[in-house]
Amino acid sequence: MTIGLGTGSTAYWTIQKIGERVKAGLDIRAVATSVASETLARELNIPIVPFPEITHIDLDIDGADEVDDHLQLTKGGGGALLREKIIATASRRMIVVIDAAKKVPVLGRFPLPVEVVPFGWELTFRRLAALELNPALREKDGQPYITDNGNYILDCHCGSIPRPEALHTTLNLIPGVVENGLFIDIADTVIIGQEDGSTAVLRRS
Ligand SMILES: O=C(CO)[C@H](O)[C@H](O)COP(=O)(O)O
Repeated sequence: MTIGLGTGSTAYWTIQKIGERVKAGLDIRAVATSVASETLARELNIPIVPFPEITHIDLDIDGADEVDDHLQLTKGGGGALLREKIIATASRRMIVVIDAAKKVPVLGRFPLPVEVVPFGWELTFRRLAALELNPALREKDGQPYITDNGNYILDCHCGSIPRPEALHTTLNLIPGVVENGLFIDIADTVIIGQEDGSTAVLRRS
């Protein structure tokens, strides 16, 4: 199988486990959704397949920042939303692993990350502000946070998102927006780790 490796502190443990199984003889190849995950995979001797050789991706396993009742997701807290969405939408199946605190009836408690090109980002910022999305430029060490793709992230404190499909379309029609963190109709299965150590599984119907 060809496996998509997610990004973040939850995906970290998935990659560790896959590394253990590769060491024990599991025959898979992988594609990573961030520089950090690719570096980790290489350290664990998980074979990384170059893009020209990929004909299909069987399964993508990733975390999320929020999951709603319809299995729509907010992602990008770790800044990897663009690569994550490229890999997730190219995969036959996506499994999302979260802890119970991330399961919400309606998205919007977690700020929605929007990746934008640095050129004229202030204009893009104003477009988002005009939509009352309350954007904030993500920073690291007092400088704009730079994604693996050389872009900026505007975290939108927009509150409840009752119609994520509509917001997703609105955002991606704005010039300067590269991608947003709403993953619509992409996740097939969500595995929820509960406080008592058990898991609950949600499946797209
Ligand atoms: O979208 C992501 C990175 O861009 C992550 O999947 C999301 O932020 C969850 O991360 P964590 O497992 O560390 O809570």
